[in-house]
Amino acid sequence: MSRQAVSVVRYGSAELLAAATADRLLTALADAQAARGVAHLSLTGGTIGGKTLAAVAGAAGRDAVDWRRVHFWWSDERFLPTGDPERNATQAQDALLDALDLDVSTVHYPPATDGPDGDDLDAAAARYAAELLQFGDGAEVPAFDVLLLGMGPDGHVASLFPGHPGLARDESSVVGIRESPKPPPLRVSFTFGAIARARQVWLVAAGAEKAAAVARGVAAGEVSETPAAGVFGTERTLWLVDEAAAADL
Ligand SMILES: O=C(O)[C@H](O)[C@@H](O)[C@H](O)[C@H](O)COP(=O)(O)O
Repeated sequence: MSRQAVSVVRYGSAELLAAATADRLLTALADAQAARGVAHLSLTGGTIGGKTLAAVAGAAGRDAVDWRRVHFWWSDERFLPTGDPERNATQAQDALLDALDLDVSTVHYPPATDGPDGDDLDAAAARYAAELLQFGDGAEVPAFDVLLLGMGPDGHVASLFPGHPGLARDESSVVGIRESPKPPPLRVSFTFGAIARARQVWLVAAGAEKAAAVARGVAAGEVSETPAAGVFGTERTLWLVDEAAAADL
């Protein structure tokens, strides 16, 4: 994790933020495919993350990306049965993935409670880590071209919550989270180490309730208090925010 400079880009509303992030994402994925053939994209849950995916689905430039050569990952997932409407993967499918021509082998769904490990959260987290390792080109996880992160009002990203024991679990790329303060209580999450492999990390936040955490995150405050302050890409770290979320900057 390096304390490099971050950039902040502001938009007039949450809708503009989602539309602009969608366009930015299409460009980044097309550029990655031009440079390296395939692109690795890590998705996020959350409101603005979902709006961004819906904006991608409706974007004019959608076909600039060869979706069969995009590897989809999730930086966190709620540990629930496949297809549960609360799962981030289900929400991504409804907002975007169902509308795309995809190669299912490149959609790396996070573990679900009806998977091979059943409700064994730690085994499920280890299984996702093993899948990431397969695509890591010698590292634990791929160098994600874009890793999207929503942020909670408390400054959490993925399922890394302030003051939570999961924060310190950096021995693997994926950690099982128990007693999440945001429901549901069981989750799997990338660790800071996994996130730090991304070329570009984009933190996307909208709404006045996020303003204080945005300010602490941009100022690279204490990570145990504001986990968003501890995520950086190797090439770029961008905060994409609406005016309400930027109010305390
Ligand atoms: O599973 C989840 O809930 C998340 O992945 C979480 O990290 C989310 O992105 C933030 O809580 C922001 O969510 P909102 O945009 O809905 O506030």
